[in-house]
Amino acid sequence: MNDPVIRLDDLTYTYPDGRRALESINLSIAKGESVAIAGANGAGKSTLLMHLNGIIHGTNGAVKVCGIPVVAANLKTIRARVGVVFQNPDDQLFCPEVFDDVAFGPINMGLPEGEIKKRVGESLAAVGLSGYEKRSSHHLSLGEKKRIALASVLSMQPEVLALDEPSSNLDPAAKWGLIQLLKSLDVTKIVVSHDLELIEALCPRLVIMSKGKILADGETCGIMKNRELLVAGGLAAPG
Ligand SMILES: Nc1ncnc2c1ncn2[C@@H]1O[C@H](COP(=O)(O)OP(=O)(O)OP(=O)(O)O)[C@@H](O)[C@H]1O
Repeated sequence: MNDPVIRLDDLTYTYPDGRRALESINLSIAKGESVAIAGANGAGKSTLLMHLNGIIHGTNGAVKVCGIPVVAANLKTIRARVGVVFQNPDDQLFCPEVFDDVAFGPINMGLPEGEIKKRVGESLAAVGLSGYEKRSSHHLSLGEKKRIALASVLSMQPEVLALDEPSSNLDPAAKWGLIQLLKSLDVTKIVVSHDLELIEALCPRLVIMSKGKILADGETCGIMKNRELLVAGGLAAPG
């Protein structure tokens, strides 16, 4: 295994109201891996993702990206490397026009205007929404918004792409388009999903979380044969 791109050491997180969402998580992800994270509702998956680019910080333990600690002083560097696409695109899109949402990251990175325009065009093309630049982000369908949210992260050309439920609300054609797009990207991928088809098509490694802990971490094809783990991971109905 290469040096980890993502490393969580004994990570514990308790929300301000006292709810413990993560407990002693240890996880290493190597450059180029595509790793799915599954688990029943409330297992802690979104909380884990939010640690990867420092939206929240562990109560205990450490998170490192390419060996760099995810702490306040390093957030600019970390956020240029790790792009997180939230489950709800309304948490990500806040500009009047699509162009501004997709350009926001590159502008923050201080890129020249020509490069910003190029990246916006390429990112919209990658998600199949060329020509949407002047549309209002808030007057799009949910599936379109999800793809714009992905474009707004792709435009930063991150080394690590962390996606929370990327296929929810996509129609079958859009979902397979997304899978093909994600497969074509030469980045490390961490995908929170309950979608068996997406996980099998995209992620050779599967981590199952339960009640803030890692219950299983292994080859997707092996875990897919273990019904007990699939139920625990919210990937199969009990009974
Ligand atoms: N802002 C918050 N304040 C307090 N508790 C929270 C907060 N956000 C989440 N939690 C709690 O933390 C735990 C983990 O939540 P999280 O959203 O990480 O789960 P999840 O695995 O992503 O769930 P889902 O599949 O439903 O999206 C849950 O018990 C949840 O109720």
